[in-house]
Amino acid sequence: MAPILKDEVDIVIPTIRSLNFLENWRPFFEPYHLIIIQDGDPTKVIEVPKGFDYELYNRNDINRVLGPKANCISFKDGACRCFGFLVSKKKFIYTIDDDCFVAKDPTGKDIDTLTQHLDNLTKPSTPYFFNTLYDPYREGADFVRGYPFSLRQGVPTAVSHGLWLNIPDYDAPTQLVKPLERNTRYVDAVMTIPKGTLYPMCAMNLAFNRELIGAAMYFGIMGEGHPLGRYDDMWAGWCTKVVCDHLGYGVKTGLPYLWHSKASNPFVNLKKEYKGLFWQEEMIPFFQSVVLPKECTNAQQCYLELAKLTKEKLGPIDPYFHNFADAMVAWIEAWEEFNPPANAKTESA
Ligand SMILES: O=c1ccn([C@@H]2O[C@H](COP(=O)(O)OP(=O)(O)O[C@H]3OC[C@H](O)[C@H](O)[C@H]3O)[C@@H](O)[C@H]2O)c(=O)[nH]1
Ligand SMILES: [Mn+2]
Repeated sequence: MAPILKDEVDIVIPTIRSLNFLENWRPFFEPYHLIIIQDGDPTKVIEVPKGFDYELYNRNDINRVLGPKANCISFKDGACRCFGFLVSKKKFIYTIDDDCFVAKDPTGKDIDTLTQHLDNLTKPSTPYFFNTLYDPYREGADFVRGYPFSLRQGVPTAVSHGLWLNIPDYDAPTQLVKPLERNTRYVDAVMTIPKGTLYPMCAMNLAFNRELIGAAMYFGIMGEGHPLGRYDDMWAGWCTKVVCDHLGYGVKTGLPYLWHSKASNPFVNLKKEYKGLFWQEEMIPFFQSVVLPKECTNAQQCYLELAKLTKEKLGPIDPYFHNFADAMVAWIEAWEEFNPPANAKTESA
């Protein structure tokens, strides 16, 4: 099957290890453009398997491109991937981790995650009224009796959150107490996460509409030099869900699955994420209480409001959140530099 939306997608991969996993994805990814974010030592040479069309950025590149704003891009944490979201010019982003592989569906067929994500993103979501047959726009499903006809056109989908067979995305404590736990359950469903409900967004198999929500898909300041790590995608998931709810966009979770053969060490992970385990008991109520002003009509404006509220409401927890809020503003400044509004271009022409 021809690669769908080939010129409208960038695949963003953060790596501090190796890109050999791309061989496994070649049938699905080779036609698409890759944006590789090389974390860690920039002098290390990361081999990109032959035949892929890519651009690669290491820390020196990030510092060169962003100057002082480079501080808003994490170092020694998968959060660095959001630099790829910033420099992309495409409508859709698919981001995947380098320890993820092609999974098989129950019929034994290789799962083309990218095509399923694009299908999720190009069909509407239903955040205002739950459809008990799940995604009504999928082949073989529909709205059920009692579903209001006034809501059946749905809303634009901004995020498609895929899942994982084999190693689930567990936090370090769970991973430590359940080292042999494997996810073997393939649930054949895609569903919209209802408006007003948050969820733990994992970035290892994630796609989104960059034009709708890209400005809010910031992964924060994590890793080296910061008291928190591995909460990058969680933070971005809470922010983007609040923004999607405000702007009337949908977030879907479920298919596609990939095979996760986790490479990270639970003891190292615990050191990175432990503060998040108790801080999230305050972060979640914060996000649940956020009301964005009606004057915020796009993701950038919503995000700047979230930065203000982060400083005000989470700042008292730890000075880290003051720096975090400043980094959120720097991210939007960088975003607007790389993604000037269309009319700004004609003015300067
Ligand atoms: O310092 C780092 C560490 C990792 N990466 C890259 O990020 C990707 C995820 O890393 P890894 O697979 O080791 O972590 P997991 O525990 O399996 O991943 C979960 O938690 C961290 C992230 O939020 C991730 O999305 C979650 O699934 C991988 O590509 C590493 O090479 C890095 O760039 N720098
Ligand atoms: Mn992993």
